[in-house]
Amino acid sequence: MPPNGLDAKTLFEGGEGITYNDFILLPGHIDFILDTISLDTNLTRNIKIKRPLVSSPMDTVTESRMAISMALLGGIGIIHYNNTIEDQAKEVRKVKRFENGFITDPVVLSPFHTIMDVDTIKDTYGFSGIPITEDGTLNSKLVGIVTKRDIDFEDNRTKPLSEVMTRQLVTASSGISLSDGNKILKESKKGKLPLIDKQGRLVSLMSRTDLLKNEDFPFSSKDKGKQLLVGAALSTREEDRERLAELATAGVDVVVIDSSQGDTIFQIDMVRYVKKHYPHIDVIGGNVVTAKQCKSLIDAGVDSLRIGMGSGSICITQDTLAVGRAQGSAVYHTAKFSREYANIPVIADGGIAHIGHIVKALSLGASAVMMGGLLAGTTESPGEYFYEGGVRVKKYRGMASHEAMEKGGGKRYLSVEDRIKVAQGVSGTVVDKGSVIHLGQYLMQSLLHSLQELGCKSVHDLHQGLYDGNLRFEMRSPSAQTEGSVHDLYSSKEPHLGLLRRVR
Ligand SMILES: NC(=O)C1=CN([C@@H]2O[C@H](COP(=O)(O)OP(=O)(O)OC[C@H]3O[C@@H](n4cnc5c(N)ncnc54)[C@H](O)[C@@H]3O)[C@@H](O)[C@H]2O)C=CC1
Ligand SMILES: O=c1[nH]c(=O)c2[nH+]cn([C@@H]3O[C@H](COP(=O)(O)O)[C@@H](O)[C@H]3O)c2[nH]1
Ligand SMILES: [K+]
Repeated sequence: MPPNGLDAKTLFEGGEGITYNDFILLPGHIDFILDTISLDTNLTRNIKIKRPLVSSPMDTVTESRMAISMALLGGIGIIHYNNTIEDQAKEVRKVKRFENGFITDPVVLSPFHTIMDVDTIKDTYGFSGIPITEDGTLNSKLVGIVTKRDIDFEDNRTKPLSEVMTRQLVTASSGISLSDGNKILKESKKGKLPLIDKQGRLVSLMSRTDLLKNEDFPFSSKDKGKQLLVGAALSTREEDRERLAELATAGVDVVVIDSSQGDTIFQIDMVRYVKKHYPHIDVIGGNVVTAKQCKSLIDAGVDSLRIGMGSGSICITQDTLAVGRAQGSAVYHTAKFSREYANIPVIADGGIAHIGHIVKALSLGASAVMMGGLLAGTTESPGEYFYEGGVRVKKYRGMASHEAMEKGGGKRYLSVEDRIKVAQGVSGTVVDKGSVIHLGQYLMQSLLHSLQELGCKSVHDLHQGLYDGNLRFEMRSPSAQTEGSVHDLYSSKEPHLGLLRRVR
């Protein structure tokens, strides 16, 4: 038989930097159906997840809403640290407290608030069914509820809520199951169902409008106590030991030590510190792109590695500092070394610009992919939508962009001597992609199809093929890349324009 492409060793060990677009995977033999494919993978030495998806610790990508969605999908979100310790811990807590179908941090008012306060909430959040507690906070005694019907025809908007709220309430006890709660909501025909503890204090809320949205998430990532998994980022500064303590108290499952160049004495010290004082929390070190860097961090005790330097969509590190590595080569070399040296998984971070890049990252040995730009611009990413040239967009920016550094109080890049800030990232916009739940499901369905085309039944199989030479690769000439994309049409509709970074 003539040679069927190249094995990875031949392709990647020739000394040239190779990126995802430079190569293509050759198809395998299919003798199984899509449903039998498993996407189970190791995020870290100890944490297994069912979908290889991770969202970047960036302030325009991951706060609690994104992290909740990522965990529901079967991946995990890493809460960024461009905020106060309290804010970051609060975001972690929101994920750990999340219960599908229950609103665990509802907006609450007191009887002394006025109708105007409800109007403001309606304008900001879009809802007006608000539980009223004695002192206007959660975990205080529930005394009423205000809904649209109570206030619609009131001319005097300064009236206190005590005069308009409904006091006859249908409630349920806080330990109730989702299906029982849904049943009560349907039967009572009410818009909201407050859940209270034995003392009558408000614990959470169910909403009728969520009834249809209460999807089942069979792959969701959970801890032993059945709470969603969540990660958080840390810097290598000494003062972040305090941050770590708060994150641990909030229940964080894994921390990412967030640096562009992970092989530093600062990071090694931090890894050792986390492992010594919080052995139950897994540590993802990085970023690294060479085997030598991996060795330093594995020797220090990391449970997983984050791979990528300068490959991110907003990164200018390679241009600015002339250091980094083409992402395909980075993933291949680090994954191979880490597996042989200590069986440590690696996460391919940055440069996932298209759906196909996910399978390419995994095919080079990554156990999961981390994404910033692809997930930015979804409903669940932080920030508001706005219009740019008639297109609905959200802001997306590098964590080392001038803008992000300023927001973070200049804690990075600004040692006492550092009077000049050198940005390593830019600030820009990405198009509205709708809900990350739908986007994530689409990405994962497409990954299942990819694996089937390759004849692989699991991520494990894919890695097996990579290292035993059964997985076959081929370089693509520039014209092969053109041929592989849409070409020579008078016009075309992008099926998923929203997935693209640039509107072409
Ligand atoms: N993946 C990538 O390609 C890149 C990512 N980024 C992102 O930008 C953000 C900032 O990254 P970095 O600039 O690497 O931040 P960093 O805080 O790790 O490093 C900034 C500077 O502070 C120094 N430093 C760190 N810890 C120290 C300590 N304990 N004592 C004294 N000096 C210390 C470092 O050596 C470096 O000069 C991160 O979110 C990172 O993920 C930035 C550039 C590239
Ligand atoms: O050179 C950089 N300057 C920055 O300001 C910056 N901010 C984030 N990152 C890294 O980029 C990853 C996200 O990349 P994508 O948008 O391609 O998914 C992220 O996960 C990070 O690894 C940065 N890199
Ligand atoms: K880049």
